[in-house]
Amino acid sequence: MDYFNYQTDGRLYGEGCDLSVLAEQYGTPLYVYSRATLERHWHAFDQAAGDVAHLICYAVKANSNLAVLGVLARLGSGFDIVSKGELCRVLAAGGDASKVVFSGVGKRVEEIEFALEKNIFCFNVESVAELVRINEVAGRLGKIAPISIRVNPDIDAGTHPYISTGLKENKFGIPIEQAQDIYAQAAAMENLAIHGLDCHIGSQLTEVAPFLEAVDKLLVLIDALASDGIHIKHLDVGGGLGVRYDNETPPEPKEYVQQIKAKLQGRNLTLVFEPGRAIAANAGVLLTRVEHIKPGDAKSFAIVDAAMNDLIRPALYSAWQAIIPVDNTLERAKAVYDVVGPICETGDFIGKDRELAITEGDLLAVRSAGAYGFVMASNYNSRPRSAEVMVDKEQAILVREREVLSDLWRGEHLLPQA
Ligand SMILES: Cc1ncc(COP(=O)(O)O)c(C=O)c1O
Ligand SMILES: N[C@@H](CCCC[NH3+])C(=O)O
Repeated sequence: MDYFNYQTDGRLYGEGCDLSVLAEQYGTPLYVYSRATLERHWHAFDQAAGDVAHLICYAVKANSNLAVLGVLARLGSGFDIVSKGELCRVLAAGGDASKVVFSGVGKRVEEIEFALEKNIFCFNVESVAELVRINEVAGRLGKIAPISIRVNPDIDAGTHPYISTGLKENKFGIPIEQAQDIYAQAAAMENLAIHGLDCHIGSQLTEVAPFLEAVDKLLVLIDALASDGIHIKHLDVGGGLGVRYDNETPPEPKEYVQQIKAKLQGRNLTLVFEPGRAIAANAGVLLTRVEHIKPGDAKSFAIVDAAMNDLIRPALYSAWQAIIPVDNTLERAKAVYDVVGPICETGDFIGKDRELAITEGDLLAVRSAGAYGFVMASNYNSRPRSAEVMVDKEQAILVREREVLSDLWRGEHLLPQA
């Protein structure tokens, strides 16, 4: 259950808020997030981890709106970040730096300095070059940097090739065969403290088995490191748990966490999770209005006011997301449409071959848009980015204003007159 449901008046609500009213009030396209859903998903991970030492580090990249981060920070969440920008957002939202893990293959010197100054929980290091850099920066600042090495366990997560990360051919992490040697190199660096071991094998995984396979490999490595005198205090299993967009049947967070937990019995290891999508995706919808209906022989199109610049997942990964009417009581003829945006790209679609009963002016909701939605939005075709609203029971709060046209050229300059 995700708190976006039709109520007895036949209209779609987000918690206690009528989405058609929000669309009138704030305009479309409009992202709407549900606080209760975010909280419920976060608690699902936290409660399943239970009394085992753990940290739920929400992956900020999935949805970095300050209100989203603030809701999770108030629950005591940690955060997985990949840039100084994300760390600044976490801090601005009241998050605790001591619960932050810093992932990513290309951390810049300035970003490492900032994270060290803020005393983050751990750097997830993805190469020897990065170890050397962090050691050097920490030495210069008179700090000891807590590190984990992200290993690439070479596991096929069975997910879309653009979002698999744990295979040898992916750019992420250190090949597991080299990890023992690289940990020894890290141990010899003066300004590093080895705290953990990290992996992240991909996104939108719909089975537990690949995660368990990865954990098995990591535990073998942890034992090998212990015999080298390197004691790992935490195991970070990354994110990647999938959600239901269509007819997928991913495990519930509870099952996923419990199965991983079971592997760690008898070990004194803190478990770190970095869920992004599983917390945010089904906590959001994108509202869009039908601009035109364009019937055709080969295809009919519903041209809506949201486009690939607002939600790029369908264009980028051929991702499928449900598209449903906001008012279910309207009597319309049914037809099959490609739901497309106004952008000048053939790839600009939100959904293909969807049976819908709609006409011009009707409001649609694209489901599961809370993760990798607004955060991946752009201004392509000089389209201002949409507003974001958070619903909290009967209350709706504007948590990001719609961009205005002058935002589009902010920071741009004409050449001086000749
Ligand atoms: C290092 C890392 N952690 C966590 C995540 C979050 O992944 P997901 O949204 O699939 O849970 C990602 C993105 O895939 C990632 O790259
Ligand atoms: N952006 C992707 C997921 C990438 C995960 C980030 N490491 C998506 O929409 O599915």
